[in-house]
Amino acid sequence: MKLATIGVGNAGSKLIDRMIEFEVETGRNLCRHALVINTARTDLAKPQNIPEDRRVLIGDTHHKARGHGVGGDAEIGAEVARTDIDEIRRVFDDVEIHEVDAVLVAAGLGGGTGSGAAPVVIEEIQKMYDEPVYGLGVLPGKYEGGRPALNAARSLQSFVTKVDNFIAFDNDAWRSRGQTIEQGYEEMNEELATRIVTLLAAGEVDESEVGENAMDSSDIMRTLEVGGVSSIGYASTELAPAKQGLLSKFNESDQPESESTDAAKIKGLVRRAVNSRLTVPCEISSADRALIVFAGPPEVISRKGVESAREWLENAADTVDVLAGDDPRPDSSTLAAVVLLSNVTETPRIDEIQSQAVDAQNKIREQDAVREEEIQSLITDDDDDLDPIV
Ligand SMILES: Nc1nc2c(ncn2[C@@H]2O[C@H](COP(=O)(O)OP(=O)(O)OP(=O)(O)O)[C@@H](O)[C@H]2O)c(=O)[nH]1
Repeated sequence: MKLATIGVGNAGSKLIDRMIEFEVETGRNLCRHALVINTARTDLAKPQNIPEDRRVLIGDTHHKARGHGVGGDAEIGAEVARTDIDEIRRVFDDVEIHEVDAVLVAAGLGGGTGSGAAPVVIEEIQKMYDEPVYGLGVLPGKYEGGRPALNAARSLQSFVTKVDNFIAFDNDAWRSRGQTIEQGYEEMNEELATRIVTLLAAGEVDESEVGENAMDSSDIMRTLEVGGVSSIGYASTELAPAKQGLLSKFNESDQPESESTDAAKIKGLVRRAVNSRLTVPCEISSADRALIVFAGPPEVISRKGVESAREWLENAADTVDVLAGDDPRPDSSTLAAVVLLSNVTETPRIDEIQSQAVDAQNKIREQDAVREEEIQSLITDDDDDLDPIV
């Protein structure tokens, strides 16, 4: 697939930057255009793979932003994006939209810029183009507290109703102990970039390498077109240095193994992808459609294995809509299986965020009411004898 990518806010921009890095490292060709949008000048300077003229600062004339971010306020995030929409449109105008299959908009949903500005940006792109728009959104960890949960729950509604599909990443599920927050984010961004790029870059191979089993971009788009929230699973295996063809490459031993062993390994890889940590934990059987991409040297991808892996996933996801195909990478030293579970409707973390958000909203309303009363009581004398000057 060929993408135009837009990172909104700090997390969104870092994710797009990391995707491009992974794409370059692995010789893929996915992000044809990249743009980052932020309300904080310092964060806008962070990406290393985004040209200067593709970085847009919004809200620098807004009295509550002024180039320093919106401090977690999603309403202001949305407001500054609306105010500066012409600037965003102008930069996006340079995108040769006929060169891409879709637009991907990434954001962290817990902050003010990503959660507030990204839905405004999505709306604008949809007015300008007919291409599908996909969302890539990071759900805040529970430990971050009520405000990020409230931003995320509200922004999720805007995202999911607007985009053609929303791929979720759950910071809670990917948090590891004994790391600083920044180290944790770096690792998470790498894991997410690996999954997204391995999945979406399939179908962009050199014409000469296209085999009949190659995944096509239209298969990926078909799987995503059902809308809703999606999750991605991933597993990979290192291949032994190429010796004499297929079996010796898969197994380190020189003993040739039977085709059924190779098939079992392919199926095992897919089971591992689905049963290990998904980008957002979910009930697999609640998926509407699913798709498997095998990225690696074509000669190690056993057809029998692909077929039995596909059948296994059809049962596990309880859907007849499971596609499987290859992303041939002849020189790769790994074989990866990436599984897209599209429109999963049972994701406990989203329920949790919603209830944390409702609690936070109630608390904020109560505090607002109490604060007003307390200020009044503080500035009013006991018998209310005094009047203000103006
Ligand atoms: N996975 C991941 N999550 C991140 C990263 N940085 C921030 N987050 C998450 O994204 C949320 C939003 O943070 P930012 O992206 O910094 O916020 P913003 O959208 O720029 O908005 P403001 O800072 O309020 O202007 C946080 O609450 C975290 O949950 C990152 O590098 N990786």
